[in-house]
Amino acid sequence: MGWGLTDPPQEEDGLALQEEAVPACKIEVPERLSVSYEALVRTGLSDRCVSVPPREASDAEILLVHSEEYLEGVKKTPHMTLEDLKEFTLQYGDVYFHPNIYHCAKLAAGSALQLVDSVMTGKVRNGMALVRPPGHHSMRSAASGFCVFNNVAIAARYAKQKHGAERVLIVDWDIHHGQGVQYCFEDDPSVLYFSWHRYERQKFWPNLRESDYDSVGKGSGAGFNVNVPWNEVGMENSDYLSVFCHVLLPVAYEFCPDLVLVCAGFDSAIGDPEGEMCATPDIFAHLTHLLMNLAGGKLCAVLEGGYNLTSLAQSVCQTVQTLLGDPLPQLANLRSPCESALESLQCVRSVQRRYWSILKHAADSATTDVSNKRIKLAKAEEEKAETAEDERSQEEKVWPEPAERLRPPVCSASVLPDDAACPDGLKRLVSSKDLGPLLVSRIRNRSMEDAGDADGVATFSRLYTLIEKMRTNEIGNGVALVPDVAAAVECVVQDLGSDLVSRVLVVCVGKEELNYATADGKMLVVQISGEDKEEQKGKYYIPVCLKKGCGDTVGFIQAVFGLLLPLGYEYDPGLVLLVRMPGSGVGDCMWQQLIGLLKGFAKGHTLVLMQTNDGACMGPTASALLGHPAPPLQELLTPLPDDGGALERMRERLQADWKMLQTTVSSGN
Ligand SMILES: CC(O)(O)CCCCCNCCCN
Ligand SMILES: [Zn+2]
Repeated sequence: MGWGLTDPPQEEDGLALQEEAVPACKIEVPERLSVSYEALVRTGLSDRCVSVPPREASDAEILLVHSEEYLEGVKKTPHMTLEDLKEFTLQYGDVYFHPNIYHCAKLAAGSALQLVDSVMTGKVRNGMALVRPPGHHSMRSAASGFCVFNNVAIAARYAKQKHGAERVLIVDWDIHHGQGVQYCFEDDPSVLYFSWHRYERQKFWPNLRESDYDSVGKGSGAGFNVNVPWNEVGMENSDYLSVFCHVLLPVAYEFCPDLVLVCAGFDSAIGDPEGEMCATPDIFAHLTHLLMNLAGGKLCAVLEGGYNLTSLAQSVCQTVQTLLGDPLPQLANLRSPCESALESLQCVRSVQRRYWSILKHAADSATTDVSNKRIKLAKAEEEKAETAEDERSQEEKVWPEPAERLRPPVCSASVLPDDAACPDGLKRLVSSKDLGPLLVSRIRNRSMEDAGDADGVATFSRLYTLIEKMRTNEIGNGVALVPDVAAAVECVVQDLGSDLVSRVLVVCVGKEELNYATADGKMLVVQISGEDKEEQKGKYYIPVCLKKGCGDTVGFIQAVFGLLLPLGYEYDPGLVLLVRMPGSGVGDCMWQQLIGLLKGFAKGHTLVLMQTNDGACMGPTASALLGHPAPPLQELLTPLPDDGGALERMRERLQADWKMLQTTVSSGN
């Protein structure tokens, strides 16, 4: 984790700054870095990081993005008189030049490059650069919005030129549109730029028409620019997660980047005076996590904005803690995405679907009358908002301190037949909690023939112990090899799981009759297989059929992001049971990606059940459970048209019950 603390201006700089002479920025202040870094120190997170030394970017590196004349101009600022400095500053928008900012801006850009070097050479897996001034607004020949050099744009070009990265994904979760990044790569198909931003139908800074969702890139870059405008303030965790699941992640997986750069601005968090959003700091734990299985885990987060010192420090800690692999916080009571977010979601998906096969079946854009009605509504809102505005600015936002995220003493455990080898890193569970006669008799009564004998019961008692130890967070996750996986599932969810956890998310890969009642909501079963199950067994049993079978990577990814993850976030389980049916046909890479992504639920408490004769994939399973990044999926092939359509139709049918599945404005209102 690289950080470039830049010193505040001192008297001895030879230029006593009379406050009244030079306007100073009130929100982009040095304390942003010091409170963030102090929080990392206080929480012990900085000790767990490798510290990457900052450095100044060279001229050549700055010229990867900026013009000579711009760089020459900025170079002169340290020696300018106050008058010249003011004049130089006034030619740009919302930026403050200080004699020391050229030095700071070179440190910010150079630190980002140091982080890219460390990640691309494998010295570290991922990291975060705590830098200022920020970068994503600065353009080839202009400073803008507190930004002088475009740190992340330079980092992307540098990663390609020096480290041979072919495709770079830039995710900009700052609440402002990084127009500088968009302009830099809008005709470049090797850099995919995704940005959400407060827009309010162009009423919010930088008030650009090209920040809207229909700016998709130009020429060969068409489709490689994805803008998600927020037309209202107050967006929450569910709005952010919906956009990740239904827009960014499917596209990012199809793009298959070699490196992920994050314009990590935290003014999109609650409490920020610029963003005025309501997403809580722990959302960044999940946004980071959802990106960490891309590019083999190579992720560089570079600080952009974030002006509420409390939510900034908390959000930085949430991000770094996820980069370190700690369990994720449970995101409780997610609501439905709001109407405005759904309208943006629908518009983005409808323009992007012609460029991304994974979005091919996205619904059409909001029909004109719907969007016209919404604009009328928005105008009405505006009148109301004027008054609300001053009320809102008075009310101080409050939010709970993010919950502790404790790393369990044992990361991963295994329950194996005695003759099976235990993969490195996994702790074999041998001690088995005495199940007591009642449970033993219930297990013996299972339809399974071999549960009756000793080792059948022994296996289940170890399973019980494993679930118990996950519940108490002594163990993070685990894998069990059992003789009959279908019976084991039944036993776990009926006998063992039910009294240990309140809600169990059962993810079943492969065909098998899973016949148990799921009506009461204590269990949500999502089964992904090649079997076409026409009947729908109610809200809590969701069979997803992939016509080409589970080996169809695109179909599988669509099912994971379009259905499984949104459902999982809404259901908020206490335990995830991932079942690999024999002969499922799912590929090892996809399997590892699935395990990695499912860690977002239940504080990472995932129990994998596999059939003893399926032990071949024990290696990839163990690797994913231990937190090693999943290898990138091969280039995603274009899906057979019917799969996507079927999934979209299923989503539409289910969204009445499951709000997080929505991607369109409800035509009703
Ligand atoms: C890195 C960053 O995106 O957070 C910078 C935001 C700059 C905001 C400028 N506000 C201008 C208000 C004009 N009336
Ligand atoms: Zn910002």
